Amino acid sequence: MARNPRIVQAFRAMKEIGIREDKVKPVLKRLLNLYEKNWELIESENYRVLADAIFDEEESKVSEPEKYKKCDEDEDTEGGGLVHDELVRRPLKRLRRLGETSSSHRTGSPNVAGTLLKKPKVEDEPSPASLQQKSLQCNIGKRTEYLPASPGSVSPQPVSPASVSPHHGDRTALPGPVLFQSPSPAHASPHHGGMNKGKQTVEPRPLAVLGRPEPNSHSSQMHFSSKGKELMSPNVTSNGKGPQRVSLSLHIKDLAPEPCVIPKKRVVDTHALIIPKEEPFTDDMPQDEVPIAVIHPDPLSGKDLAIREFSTGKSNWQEPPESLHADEIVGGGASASMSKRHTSCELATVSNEIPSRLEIASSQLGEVKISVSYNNSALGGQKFQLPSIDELRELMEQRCLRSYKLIDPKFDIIKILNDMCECISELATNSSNQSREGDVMPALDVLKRSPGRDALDAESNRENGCMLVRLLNGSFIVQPSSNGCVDDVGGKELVVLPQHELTLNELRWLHDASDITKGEEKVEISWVNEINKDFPPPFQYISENLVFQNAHVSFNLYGIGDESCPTCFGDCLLAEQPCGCACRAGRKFAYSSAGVVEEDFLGECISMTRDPQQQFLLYCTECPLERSKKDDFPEPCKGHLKRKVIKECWSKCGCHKQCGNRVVQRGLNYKLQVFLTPDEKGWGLRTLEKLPKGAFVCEFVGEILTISELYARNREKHTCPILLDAYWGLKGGSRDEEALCLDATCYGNVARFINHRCFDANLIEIPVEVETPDLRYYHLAFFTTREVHALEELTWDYGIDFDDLDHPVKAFRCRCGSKFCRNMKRSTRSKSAIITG
Ligand SMILES: C[S@@+](CC[C@H](N)C(=O)[O-])C[C@H]1O[C@@H](n2cnc3c(N)ncnc32)[C@H](O)[C@@H]1O
Repeated sequence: MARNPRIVQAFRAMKEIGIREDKVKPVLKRLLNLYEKNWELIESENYRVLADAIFDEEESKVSEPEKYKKCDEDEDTEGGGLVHDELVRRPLKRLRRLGETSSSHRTGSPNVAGTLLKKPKVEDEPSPASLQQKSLQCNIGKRTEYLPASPGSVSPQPVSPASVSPHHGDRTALPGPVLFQSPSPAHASPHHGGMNKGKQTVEPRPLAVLGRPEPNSHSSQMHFSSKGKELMSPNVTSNGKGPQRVSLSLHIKDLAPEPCVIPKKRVVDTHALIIPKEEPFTDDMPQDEVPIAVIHPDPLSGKDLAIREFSTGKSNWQEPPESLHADEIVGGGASASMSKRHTSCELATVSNEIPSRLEIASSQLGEVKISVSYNNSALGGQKFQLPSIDELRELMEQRCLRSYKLIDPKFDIIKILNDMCECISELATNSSNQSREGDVMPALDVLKRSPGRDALDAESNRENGCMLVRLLNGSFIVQPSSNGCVDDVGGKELVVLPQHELTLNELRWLHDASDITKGEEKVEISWVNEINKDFPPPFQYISENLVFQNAHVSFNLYGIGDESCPTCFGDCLLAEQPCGCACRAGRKFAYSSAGVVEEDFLGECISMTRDPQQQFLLYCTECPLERSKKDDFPEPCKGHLKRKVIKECWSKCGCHKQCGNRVVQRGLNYKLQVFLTPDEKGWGLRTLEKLPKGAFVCEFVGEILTISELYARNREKHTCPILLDAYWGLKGGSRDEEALCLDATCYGNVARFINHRCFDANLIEIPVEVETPDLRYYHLAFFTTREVHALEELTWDYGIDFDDLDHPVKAFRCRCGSKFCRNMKRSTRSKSAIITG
């Protein structure tokens, strides 16, 4: 199997600093585990975390005295071989320690863990020697250069004396991968060159400090390698005898040598310390260590230059300087008060021209903007300079990466904020008619706490459905509405659901929350979940049956016959003589003028279905159902219930569309709602209004397919099939292509949510012929068997024989709650093996 390129890259990076693959592997594995495969954390700062972790591992294997002994030996090593095992293996660790030593030495505050940088007092102006100590390193491709810290440079980190090598005395090294572009060699100062045939003395500092370069002034602060291509290390001994030690970044970054330009942006990137979930370097790295790049004010320029601090936990654009600890800034002086420290350090100097407001994001038309401003009075006299938008973006994204583990490469904090402006704009515009200022803010409040499903859950605890408003940015506002209808939404809480938090199915359901029919029906049907966070199962809503493949359904004009149809006129129900359609159904209309099924007709249907005495079963000589099961020994036909059929007028008739003999074809009329049942039956259908007895509720709609096609499908999916078997036994049996059924599993209408109830269900299914009187295909419509109250669940008797485990409906334990439940009593009632209509 091809190796993960990120692993390969990590190995390569470590190899470049002399760490063998076998050393890298276990540590990398551990880190990946620790960071939950968050590669960004490991890769940042040129694999600094990885390198440090390896050094830690190595170090833990070596006792302290041995370690120091080893270091001593290293110091004496002649030749400065680049690949010196222990030294090269531990650059960062060592660098940090050395920096700490120096810090301790300088500040006398060894226990202070802070690492932010401060500008030293003027009287602390370093001697040339100490300047050397604070020299900065510039890495240019394979060239290393050193910048002495400017007067505004850093005090290194303190460290416990125990961790300090006695031999490192006042020598410290650069820790992290500080990258500079090189100044031109012409600017290099011979004073600080330290070029001892490639072995240079580099003094310690804990973290990156960038001297703000002046075109001519910085040359005296730079150290160069004499050989442009030579790899230089901060830890090269001053006598030229010590080995070179390699800064991690040195090898990995490959910057083109260009005139000295300090890429501020780059520095921010490079130096932001990645604090992992569990800090693995606690032995020598304080938790609040915030090694960062600082651009120092140029003491010579006389300009007011603000310090820019970038830390993992703090940045002065976000928090007032009071939140910064002096020790973080200077690496010492822990006892001094913050303001005093700041004053004494003269770090943050802000010119009057520096803006106190930073615009961050804006809506497209600029009518809504997000900006940050600082409160000067709250700064206690401190001044600071707001960062650039790029700096802000980078730091925020790093922070998000650490805190929220957002690793989407397209993640863009500014885009999010821009989107927020768009949302405000949209909301404000939408609500302008109502001129209610408060309308926007609740939504924003919700935005803050908008984990989509929780928000939805909160909403779903309301009794009814919700209204969705799609925002420009692709998010949704879920607004609850009463009775599942899109009305009376004023004053209710808005919930913003970020689109990306939802699965496609959830997303689709959210679109459909107020109307799962997607406009396919005359009425809207909402769905609601008052129990948990589940969404309804995925399916495609269709309002009319569709032929799947082999089900031959012939919609012909022949059947009704010319002689009878002309009798249909206006509203057939009002005619003195029953029309030809009614004649086909027993010379009586099935519907009353009230639009419900006639009492007698309904009574007959109910008793034919429920009363075993009244049941009339037709048996096939060769049952297509049994045939489709493809058993070696097919069972004999179990019988098909003979049913009463309604014949509606239709397009070929001369009557009006509103004819009383056209009910089912006119579609849904009542307010229904899909809901999650509380009694573990899954989703169900209920009515939101009272229904009269005999009322048409809905048709069972699905794919029309042959029974053999149904069996050819994955049986596990058969939760919603229904046989159109009313005429199967008439001619001794149906051919395969004539034995039809409906499957609403993938394509269906609201009826797919109607649950089963044994015997006394409030719905009954009645075959309805509309366009095809060919006895193979008909509509199956549900009518109420009695008056049904608002919010009552709608049920029908699937006619399942729970003892027949061979039926195509996925077996379920009946929880209908009926006192006549067949599943409880293990009834031997003989009905069709699957749901029949
Ligand atoms: C046509 S679907 C009805 C809608 C289904 N409840 C859902 O969530 O999609 C049939 C399935 O609902 C469940 N079901 C229907 N009536 C039930 C009952 N009385 N007891 C338990 N489960 C039932 C069974 O899982 C059955 O396979």
